Amino acid sequence: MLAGGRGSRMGGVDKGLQNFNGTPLALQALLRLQMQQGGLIGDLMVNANRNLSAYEAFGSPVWPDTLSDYAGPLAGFLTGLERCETPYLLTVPCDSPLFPLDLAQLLAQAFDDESTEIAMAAAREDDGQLRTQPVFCLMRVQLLESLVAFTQAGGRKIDRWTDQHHTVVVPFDRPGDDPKAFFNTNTLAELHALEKP
Ligand SMILES: Nc1nc2c(ncn2[C@@H]2O[C@H](COP(=O)(O)OP(=O)(O)OP(=O)(O)O)[C@@H](O)[C@H]2O)c(=O)[nH]1
Ligand SMILES: [Mg+2]
Repeated sequence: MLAGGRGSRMGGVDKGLQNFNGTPLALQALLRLQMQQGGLIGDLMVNANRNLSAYEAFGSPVWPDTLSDYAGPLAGFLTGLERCETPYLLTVPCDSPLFPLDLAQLLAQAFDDESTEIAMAAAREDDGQLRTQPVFCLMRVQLLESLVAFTQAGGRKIDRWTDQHHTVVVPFDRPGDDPKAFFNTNTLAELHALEKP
């Protein structure tokens, strides 16, 4: 669970520690991972760069970025792959508190094809366009070496890296899907607007 950002659009606060319906965003994301259908989630971990003891209180291991200076979400992928003890790593951001409860299950189906290396979610946005949601990825841990090389060469964009691998885009665009499932709260106004009335 990625909570390592600057939160600059939220005024520089530690976004994962901001409350959403009374629960810190990061804890909300961890609970949602535990609630995933199919029991597919093994170990949880938190990637954060500030207030580490506050994150530790949520009960999962906390790892700061190994890359310095807030290198972006891909630094979180790298940290996750370095620490991952299971064959697959699922990444979710801390700021999309309503992500689907069948996220892991649907992404995992993409690996029925043995050549799949990464499964990336896609969802329809407010403007009606189906767009990839690059921070929601399920990937093989063998990709660590590739990501080390990519980031050491200065690569920072998730799509640039995933394009180097067999990436399957998985649409969450079925009838009945919550249109707000992948909404990410970048400002306090967006966070409060997404809360229950
Ligand atoms: N590990 C790590 N995660 C990051 C970094 N930057 C962003 N993220 C995470 O990537 C996800 C999406 O990032 P943004 O929505 O841009 O979050 P942010 O960088 O905290 O916010 P802004 O500064 O307003 O862009 C969030 O889960 C962030 O915590 C980083 O430098 N390191
Ligand atoms: Mg965001």
